[in-house]
Amino acid sequence: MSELQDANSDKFQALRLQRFYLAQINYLITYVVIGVAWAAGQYDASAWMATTHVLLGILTQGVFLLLFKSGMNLRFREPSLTNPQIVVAILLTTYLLAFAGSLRGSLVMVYANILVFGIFQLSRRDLLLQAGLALACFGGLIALETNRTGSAHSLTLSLVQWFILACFLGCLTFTGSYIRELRERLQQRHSTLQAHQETLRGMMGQLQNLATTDGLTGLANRRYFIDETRRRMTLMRPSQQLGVALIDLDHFKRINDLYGHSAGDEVLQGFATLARDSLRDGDLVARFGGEEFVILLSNTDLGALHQCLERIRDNFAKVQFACLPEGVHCTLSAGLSLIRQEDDLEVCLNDADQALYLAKHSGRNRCEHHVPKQNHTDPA
Ligand SMILES: Nc1nc2c(ncn2[C@@H]2O[C@H](COP(=O)(O)OP(=O)(O)OP(=O)(O)O)[C@@H](O)[C@H]2O)c(=O)[nH]1
Repeated sequence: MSELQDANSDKFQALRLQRFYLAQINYLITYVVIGVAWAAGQYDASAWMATTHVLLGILTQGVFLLLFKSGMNLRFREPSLTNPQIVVAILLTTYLLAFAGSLRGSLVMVYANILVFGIFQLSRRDLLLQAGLALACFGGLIALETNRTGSAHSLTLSLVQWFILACFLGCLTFTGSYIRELRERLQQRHSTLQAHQETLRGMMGQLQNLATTDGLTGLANRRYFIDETRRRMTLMRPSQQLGVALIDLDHFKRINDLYGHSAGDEVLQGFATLARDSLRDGDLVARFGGEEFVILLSNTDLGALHQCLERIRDNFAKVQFACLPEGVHCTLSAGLSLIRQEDDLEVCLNDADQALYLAKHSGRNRCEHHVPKQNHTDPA
């Protein structure tokens, strides 16, 4: 069972216990009513009979509590045990009414109170069955009593009470099933909304992906690179440096012109794979546009940056692409620069671009780094 299912099961079990405790308040009130009726001389039996009623209540409710606490209720088709709880409550109420004497008329509505507990849980059929059980119990009580006393007057009164009870229980059953249907419809809507929300979340993710990824190579795009580099600059310590390398494939136009655009695409994808495989987890490679790429190395210095780019340049120059004739290789040029916490990213990228320009003009297939202005000598 998954964690989510476990959590749901715990949640529902807690709700069932909550409902059970709520029902116990009603039982408590009933015990008080029995006590008061007995004290007022309105209970038609001995104190022992009144006590048995309370004991029966405590005993049956103890069994239910045990079932809930041990989790044994989960083995039943209806783990809330609503039906058996209502049946027990109806039987105990009938037992109480049997000795309620002249208080019976006012206590008969306890049946309705019991059925209220089933409104959210029971189907219309079950509610009708429970209402039928209550009416049958009360009817049986009337029959027994009439048989015992033979009083026509009390029979008429009891039948009127039965009729009133039947009207209210019928009404309660239909109102209850209406409320239940409403609740089910709301739950359905809630589930549909949740499904829509999931779809939207997925679409948002896809959009985010589209907005930050280059479609051809699967690398991050320029926008993502700039945002991510800015984010990393805010996180770096003053002593740390980031290394940035602008990479441009050499004479790439010729590849397209001589071997076709799809061959060019394949070379771009090949470079992306090679670059990705050559970098560490914390490094970043992005397609800057066209046949231009950019690499960001975290926590580095010029020596390590140079070494990394030389390795990539060297490996790329050795790749034999399937789309190119045997012996035809591609090369790249790269311009390198370092980024410190206080630097302006635009300026650093411009420095790398100037170094790339230098690499192109020094013969291509090479890596050049930016030289700060005071030491800078124009290669031209
Ligand atoms: N196949 C393919 N070609 C592209 C893509 N994006 C840009 N290009 C091509 O890349 C070529 C870039 O050419 P140039 O900017 O002249 O540069 P180059 O030929 O690489 O020459 P240098 O950079 O000076 O070495 C152009 O022909 C573009 O059409 C792409 O997604 N796929």
